[in-house]
Amino acid sequence: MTKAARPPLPLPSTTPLAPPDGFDTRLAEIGVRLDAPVLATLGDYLARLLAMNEQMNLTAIKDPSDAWEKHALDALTLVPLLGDVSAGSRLVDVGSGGGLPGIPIAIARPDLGVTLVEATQKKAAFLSAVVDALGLANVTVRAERAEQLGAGELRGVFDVVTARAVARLNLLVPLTAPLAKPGGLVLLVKGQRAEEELAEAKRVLAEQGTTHEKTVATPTGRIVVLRRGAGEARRKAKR
Ligand SMILES: C[S@@+](CC[C@H](N)C(=O)[O-])C[C@H]1O[C@@H](n2cnc3c(N)ncnc32)[C@H](O)[C@@H]1O
Repeated sequence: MTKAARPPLPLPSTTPLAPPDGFDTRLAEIGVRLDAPVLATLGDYLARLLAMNEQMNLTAIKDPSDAWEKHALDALTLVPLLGDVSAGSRLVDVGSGGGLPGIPIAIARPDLGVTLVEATQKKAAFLSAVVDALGLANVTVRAERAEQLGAGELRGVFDVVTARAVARLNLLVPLTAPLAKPGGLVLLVKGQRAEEELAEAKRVLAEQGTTHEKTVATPTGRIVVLRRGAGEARRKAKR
């Protein structure tokens, strides 16, 4: 069934989750400050994610306090890396699943245009429904495979590409890097094995015209920071 033919997905009714005690401190530790209405929208999103998770497989996390730490906080560890990304820039989250890390980023940075790419139609239908319910005017959902978008209309258009828990780096870089503009950032949320995966992906990084700028340790994992080089611009000009 195509996206257009799929009927709107009804969301279960929910009460927004309140942040656990000390969440402000956890945010301050990663250099993020969110006002109460923004935190309320984040709690609304988490409640809807956990409620829908009872009907479809969106996340292994079921406990609300874990959802704040392992989903909201983990996603928001990307926000300090977007300090130089100006209003109006475009960010794409590849393999967004239930909306992570893309939706918390879109809530924290409403000045960015955020595209969520998710290949599984049912999950993409949830994403469209939750984006509507939360009134996130800056978010677009694409129910397609990232490699198709990266080989077509969305090649090289994004200032920032994010992904979490989609694949090992040697498979993930070819899915994400083609979507980035020359000079664009590719931020990949990884765990303790980031360095091992980077070593394995060395050749792929070069083939994709990306350089590894740094790996940032966060309270919830590691973020591999890649930058798409100007070499891609030269390759594009030759085509
Ligand atoms: C393990 S889930 C992670 C979801 C989310 N990023 C998170 O951290 O909770 C991986 C998701 O990536 C999606 N996915 C895998 N390969 C993809 C591709 N080539 N294009 C778009 N989505 C893809 C899957 O459908 C799945 O929803």
